[in-house]
Amino acid sequence: MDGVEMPEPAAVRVHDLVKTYPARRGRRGAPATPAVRASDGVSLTVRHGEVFGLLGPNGAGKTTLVRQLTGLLRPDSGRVDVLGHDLVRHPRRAARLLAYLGQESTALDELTVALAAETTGRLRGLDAAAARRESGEVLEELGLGAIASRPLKRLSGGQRRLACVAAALVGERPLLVLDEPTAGMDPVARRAVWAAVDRRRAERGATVILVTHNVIEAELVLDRVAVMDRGRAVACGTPAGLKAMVGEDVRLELVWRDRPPLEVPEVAALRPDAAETGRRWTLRLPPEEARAAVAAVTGGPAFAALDDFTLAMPSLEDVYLALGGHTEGLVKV
Ligand SMILES: Nc1ncnc2c1ncn2[C@@H]1O[C@H](COP(=O)(O)OP(=O)(O)OP(=O)(O)O)[C@@H](O)[C@H]1O
Repeated sequence: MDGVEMPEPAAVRVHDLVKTYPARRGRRGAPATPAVRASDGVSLTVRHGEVFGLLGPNGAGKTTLVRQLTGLLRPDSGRVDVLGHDLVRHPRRAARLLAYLGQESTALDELTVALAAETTGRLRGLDAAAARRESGEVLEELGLGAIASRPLKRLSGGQRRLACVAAALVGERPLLVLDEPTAGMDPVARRAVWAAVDRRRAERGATVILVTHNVIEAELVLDRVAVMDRGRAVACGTPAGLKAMVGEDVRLELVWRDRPPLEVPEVAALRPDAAETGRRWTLRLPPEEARAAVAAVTGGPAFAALDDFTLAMPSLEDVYLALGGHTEGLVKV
């Protein structure tokens, strides 16, 4: 975002990255697809030893960005520096510098959990004994010991994802790039992943770039976050700093039993400010106004029509909305 030299050393610098997927002609009656500028001049800096998040809805360009960061996709223009290496010019250096967990990893499907982890370790240059030892440790750390001898293709989606996280962590790299690492996982597995990520940062000084849809998780694990929208980083900062940007407004959600009682003047007066999704109204209001609105809908004749209401402090989702984004694709709970 800044383009300005930062005083502390940066682990990753991306400058003015542009990537357009070309248009394709439709074949055999299939519709043509237009060109997509998936990275539209992205610039950002990730510091050493921080957990840095990329947040944004489907299609915002997060995966396209991390694939360029990891040397897998060549940008049309712009710069990518990882730990002092120019990865646009030398994409093959990425394998030594970083561990990348993509959205889908079917390459390891035929292997058992233990062998997938060991093989990754071997590919990263560990000798057989070290690969076995590290793999055993990581499987233990992530609670995968009991299913170590099962092939990935016979596991549930969440278990397979966890096994892929384990493989990514063997044969340690200074930068971890994880694209939706906890997708499909239960809460126990998610917690194990976040603890493992945090341990690598705290004990080994690793830098972590994390793609996520999950706003709540993002607030808990990230030091800083870039909000992506339509191929650009539209804001970047700490979760608290970004929330401060949206000011003091609080979010009021009203869920009506059936239809909103518009015959009640206080309810009718709220409608112009409400974003409506089915029976739910979402309003962003200064604290005083929100309090008055709650009093009006819970105290008077509107109450009978009300199913539920919540009053919440600003979240990263509010930041995202305030920046003009859309809500689709953002996980709220
Ligand atoms: N191989 C491709 N060819 C053409 N267009 C693509 C390709 N991959 C992605 N796109 C388009 O580029 C844009 C950015 O996609 P990208 O996968 O980077 O988004 P994302 O933020 O990672 O989304 P998600 O959260 O759904 O994973 C989208 O409009 C998408 O349709």
